[in-house]
Amino acid sequence: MRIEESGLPGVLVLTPARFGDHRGFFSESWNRRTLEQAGVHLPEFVQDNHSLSARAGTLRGLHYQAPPHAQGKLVRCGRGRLYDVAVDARRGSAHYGRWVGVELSFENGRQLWIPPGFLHGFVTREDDTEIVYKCTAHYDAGLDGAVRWDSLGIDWGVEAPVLSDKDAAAPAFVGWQSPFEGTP
Ligand SMILES: Cc1cn([C@H]2C[C@H](O)[C@@H](COP(=O)(O)OP(=O)(O)O[C@H]3O[C@@H](C)C(=O)[C@@H](O)[C@H]3O)O2)c(=O)[nH]c1=O
Repeated sequence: MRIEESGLPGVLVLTPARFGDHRGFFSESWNRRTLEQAGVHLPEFVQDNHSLSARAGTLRGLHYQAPPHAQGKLVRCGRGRLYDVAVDARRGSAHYGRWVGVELSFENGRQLWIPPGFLHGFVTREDDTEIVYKCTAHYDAGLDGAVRWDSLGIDWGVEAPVLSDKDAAAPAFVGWQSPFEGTP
């Protein structure tokens, strides 16, 4: 397991070992004990999500779930290639409004840990890209929210992404009232 800083405090890049042989590879995609032995203590996960985006250039985000059911997410790519982005949205954080982006692919096996209090979004870089992620809180439709994808100066690498109606109508980051309190 390789553990790297992402450039944005709190957000980590984890790369589990892969054991390759003539059949392909084997990998422990999640192992709490391995991470804890390396000094990384993540909250309990209660829900796993999986989505498929049919077209390259599909953008989902920037999403959050408000307290008291804010979600931390451990994200990986099951098939294809995507650019995954986390934004620090904790009011009072020294890094409020700062973002980091990491390419996650089936090929590189990287995972991104995004703590509660961050916005999350991604754009797919290949057709038929699948994302798989573990969440630290159950989905609550009443606490679900979005911030406009193009309001933070993020270089997504696409000009006119495929968006949901909800994401196309999301408010801009400036003027948006973050529901997240300061740095834990
Ligand atoms: C997120 C979610 C959605 N749904 C339902 C609601 C809706 O009918 C349908 C599609 O939901 P959405 O359009 O919100 O799906 P999507 O745009 O893929 O939303 C996801 O985007 C990424 C970036 C995240 O970080 C996730 O937390 C989540 O917000 O699935 C659930 O039943 N459970 C869930 O946990």
